[in-house]
Amino acid sequence: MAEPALLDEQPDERRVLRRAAPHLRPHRRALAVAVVVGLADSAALVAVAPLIGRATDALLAGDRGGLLAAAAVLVLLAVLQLGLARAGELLLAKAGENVVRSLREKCVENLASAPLRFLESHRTGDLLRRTTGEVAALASFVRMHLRNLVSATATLLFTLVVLFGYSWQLALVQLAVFVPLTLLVMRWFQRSAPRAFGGKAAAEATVAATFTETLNVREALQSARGLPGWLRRFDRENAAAVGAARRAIRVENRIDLVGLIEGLALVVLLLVGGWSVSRGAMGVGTVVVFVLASRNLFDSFSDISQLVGEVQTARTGLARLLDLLAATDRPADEAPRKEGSAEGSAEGSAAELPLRGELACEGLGYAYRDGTEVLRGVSLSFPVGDRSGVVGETGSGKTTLSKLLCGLYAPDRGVVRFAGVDLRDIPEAELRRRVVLVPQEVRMVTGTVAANLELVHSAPGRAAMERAVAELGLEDWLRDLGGLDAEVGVRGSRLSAGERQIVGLLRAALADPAVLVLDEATADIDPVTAGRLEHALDGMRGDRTIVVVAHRPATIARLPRVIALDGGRVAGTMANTQ
Ligand SMILES: Nc1ncnc2c1ncn2[C@@H]1O[C@H](COP(=O)(O)OP(=O)(O)OP(=O)(O)O)[C@@H](O)[C@H]1O
Repeated sequence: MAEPALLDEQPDERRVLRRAAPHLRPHRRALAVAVVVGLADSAALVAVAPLIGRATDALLAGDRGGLLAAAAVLVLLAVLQLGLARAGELLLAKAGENVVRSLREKCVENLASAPLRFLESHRTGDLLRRTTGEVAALASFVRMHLRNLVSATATLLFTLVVLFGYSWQLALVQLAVFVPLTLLVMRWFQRSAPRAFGGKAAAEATVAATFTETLNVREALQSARGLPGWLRRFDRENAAAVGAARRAIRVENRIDLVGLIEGLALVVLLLVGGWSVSRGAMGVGTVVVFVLASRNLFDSFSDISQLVGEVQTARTGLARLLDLLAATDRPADEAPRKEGSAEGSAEGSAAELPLRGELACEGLGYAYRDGTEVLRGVSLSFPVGDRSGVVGETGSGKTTLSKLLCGLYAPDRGVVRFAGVDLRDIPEAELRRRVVLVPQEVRMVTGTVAANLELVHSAPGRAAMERAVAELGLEDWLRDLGGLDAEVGVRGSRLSAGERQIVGLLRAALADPAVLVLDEATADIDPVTAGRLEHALDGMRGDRTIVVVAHRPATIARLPRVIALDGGRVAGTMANTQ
């Protein structure tokens, strides 16, 4: 099966930062500056404890000069730290926001050019959630927590250096109480975190997907009274999402135990420190430094542990985003679109591809994910200027064939060629200038007719649009509609299925392809619109090859050649003599 890779509901979160590295590279300088400022801020904060220790010793020794000097440096340090903290926060937020912004742009870019089969294989809501929800979670992490994480980690490390510098014995005693117990708690958290947080994100994506589909099938739900059943499904999924969120909170709460361990470590410090001072083995200043620095140590540890949940959410979001980017990443647009085998390799090359040429397929075989072949050994050729219809019972493979002929799906077996070149060897942009599909259901954006015609690769101006309307004899239709600036409603809801196909035909005329494949709308089209569509097709230039997946007898009767499909095979080709 030439099926695209599917997204993972709970993608692997290991080495997620390393995998994100290519996306961070363009921002590495800004990130590095922000981190360096953050480190300086933490160093200034950590230096406060030794200074107060020194001031305490000076006070006890009656050294006025030493006390004043320490106080002056403390004031300077406080001002410096304030400035550094503010600058670090701004710089890191800016650099982080830029990373998130470029990730968001890449997602949209990748999804817009993702293979059709990839998009068809995923629920819209899931894709939406990854590109909006996960990106928003990342952005809020960057805005609110990234700076805390950096400064808490740096404070923790610098404090350890200070503690060991003053008394490695006391530092070891303290760490012996604090570290093993804290690590045990962290391990307990980590053991369940990826599953709990990944499960939460996946459950939320399912709710988002079902919600999107609720809007898509609104008519069916309202008119066919399917709403109660659908709502029950929604309730089930909603309950599962709430359950998953509760599990994630329970796992996150495990981190609170660190607070207890901190208290215990402080008690041990005071007992051992007091005992050392009473024996004269340690100055009071050193105990003061230890008590203050320990506060830094615990505070930063508690900050980090509070952030563990946020880090985990961001990590899950990043993994899901990278999964999407990896699945939709394609080589540069200019590179050949080769997917799968090079069977039937091209005799020509894309570089010298003519604008007009024969479209032909040979021995086409295709199966969807369930593995049942829906096309078997289909060989057909459509010479320049040919006008053919493809007919067959529902499910005989007509739509699938039309997508293969346009290179939207890659065949499992056989080959489709344009002017002798395998479609898989033709760069996407080049292929779209030559072969275009007008699907059964033409997708539209909310806005005007012109906004919908602008979606064409060549970004046509109004004059080109008006020429295309005239070429297809659609002036009356457009005038009745209200002209190029007529609003088409939300995603084209004000137009009938047939009228949306007219817009599809206009887009095709503007793209000016050599081959146009029209998958005729099966929805009931009123005779006037049907007539307009047929007239518009007739208006297409004579050297353009037109293949129509035909459902209406009137269309079939107008086409000189009709190809019949049956069970995924070509059952016969008939010439129309009328
Ligand atoms: N996305 C898909 N995933 C799995 N199976 C599919 C998919 N699309 C189509 N099929 C199956 O492939 C077969 C051929 O479908 P296709 O839409 O090509 O037929 P068709 O002749 O165009 O039908 P119709 O006239 O109803 O449009 C059918 O059995 C259909 O169920």
